Amino acid sequence: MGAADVLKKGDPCEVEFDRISYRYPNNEKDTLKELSFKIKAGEKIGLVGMNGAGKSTLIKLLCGLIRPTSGYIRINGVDITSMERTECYKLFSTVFQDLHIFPVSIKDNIVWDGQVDEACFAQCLEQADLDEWVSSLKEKENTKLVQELEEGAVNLSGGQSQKLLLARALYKNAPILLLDEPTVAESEVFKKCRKITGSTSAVYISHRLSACRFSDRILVFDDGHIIQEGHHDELVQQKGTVYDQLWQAQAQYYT
Ligand SMILES: Nc1ncnc2c1ncn2[C@@H]1O[C@H](COP(=O)(O)OP(=O)(O)OP(=O)(O)O)[C@@H](O)[C@H]1O
Repeated sequence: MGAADVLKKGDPCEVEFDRISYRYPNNEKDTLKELSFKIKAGEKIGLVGMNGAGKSTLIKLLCGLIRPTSGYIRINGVDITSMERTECYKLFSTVFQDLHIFPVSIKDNIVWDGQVDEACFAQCLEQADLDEWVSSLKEKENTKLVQELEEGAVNLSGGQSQKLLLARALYKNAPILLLDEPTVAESEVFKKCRKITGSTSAVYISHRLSACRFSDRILVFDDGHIIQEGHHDELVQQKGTVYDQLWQAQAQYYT
């Protein structure tokens, strides 16, 4: 079964977690416990919660990097374990915490295979807010990256690296976008994503609630369970809850 089989059933993608549990090898307890929820096609979901609650594990399961211990993950009704991993990856654009910047040109870092669609490439640079910086470079998009490995290359700041990964994800234009804790200019990146992803389904992980408040729905995680869900405006009304506590703790940064 391939990505095309999933997509022909209807693009964009709907995701279903059906009683998913996951235990890391050699761990004594499950990291995710009987987790069930759905993401509607085109819906933007924010995942928040304390450290170690299981958010990154959920994202890794969703894109097929790890397989559930029990339960089913379905995309447009298709169980993802019936798909080849490489096929599964075609369904996702990802911006993950562990940055992957390669010692090749800016363009080659963003465009991975096939002919370059120049118009699309220019648009992605602009959407990721990299266009002005790239224009200012002598070699423009042909500038090599990673100074330590390439003579004459440039190094990116943390924020620029994040934006480059965003541009790569946008260029790939897969039906599901996953962002795991973009650290820099975070809420800006999130806001942009919300505008530009259109019919793309998206899952964002963030420790900063200011970023997630633009999601259609927020899932609050605690110890492998979803303990609250709703839009930011509803969740902040629920006084004394985990979301409220996280919000209060961070509110000083937003006012
Ligand atoms: N490779 C691994 N092997 C064993 N245990 C792991 C592994 N990765 C994560 N865990 C454990 O699974 C639990 C959930 O981790 P996970 O990274 O999914 O949480 P998180 O909510 O994303 O945390 P954070 O907000 O700190 O990034 C933690 O207790 C962690 O120690």
